[in-house]
Amino acid sequence: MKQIQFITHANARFGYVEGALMAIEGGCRWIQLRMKNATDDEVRQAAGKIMPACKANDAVFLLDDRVELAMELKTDGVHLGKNDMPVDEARRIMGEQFIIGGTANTFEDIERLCSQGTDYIGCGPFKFTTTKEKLAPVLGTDGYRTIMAKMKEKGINIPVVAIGGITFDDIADIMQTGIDGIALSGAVLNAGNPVEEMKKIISL
Ligand SMILES: Cc1ncc(COP(=O)(O)OP(=O)(O)O)c(N)n1
Ligand SMILES: Cc1ncsc1CCOP(=O)(O)O
Ligand SMILES: [Mg+2]
Repeated sequence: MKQIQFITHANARFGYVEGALMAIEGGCRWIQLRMKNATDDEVRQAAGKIMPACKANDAVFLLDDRVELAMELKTDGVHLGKNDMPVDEARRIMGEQFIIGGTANTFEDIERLCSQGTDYIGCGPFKFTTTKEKLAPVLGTDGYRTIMAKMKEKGINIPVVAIGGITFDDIADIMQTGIDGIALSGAVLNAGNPVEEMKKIISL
């Protein structure tokens, strides 16, 4: 089954909490709270509004970057990139009960993250996006096809979600590469009706 992870972002129309609540209303059951320049207190406040909605709807709730805060808030897990706490260190601190996702831009990243005990990989960027600064080179569908083939060759079996500039129209082609799921933000938040857009994406 296709997994859709919604990544929070604030734009001129919607705040982080509103976006997450709309994603849940649209049927998304995997939410990542990503508030890059926020204080821990601002994250606590947003999480305090999003987590009950996740619980009420059986949605998984992850926090971006902040391991200690994720433990304090009792989120379901964290997502960690190359500039964050290494996944093996986070695993030692958090234990097995937390979900730990890791960012990969290459097959070599995936090999490393697997050996460190990550639960899933966010792999990208698929294409250019303004949601994140300092992007790695874009992968496109060819990049994912190559990475998935190498994983098969090396017997690496871990869920991989594509991320970065993904819109509704890209999803079918990306799923054809063998990718397990999609993480997105702007496609939903910039849609005329974000709830309906998420419903459309979920029902693909
Ligand atoms: C699902 C998913 N994949 C990748 C990322 C990017 O994480 P990172 O490289 O740490 O960059 P920031 O999101 O922290 O700017 C992600 N957050 N989620
Ligand atoms: C967090 C992150 N990591 C790589 S691209 C990206 C942003 C995803 O958001 P969007 O779907 O709006 O490009
Ligand atoms: Mg990060």
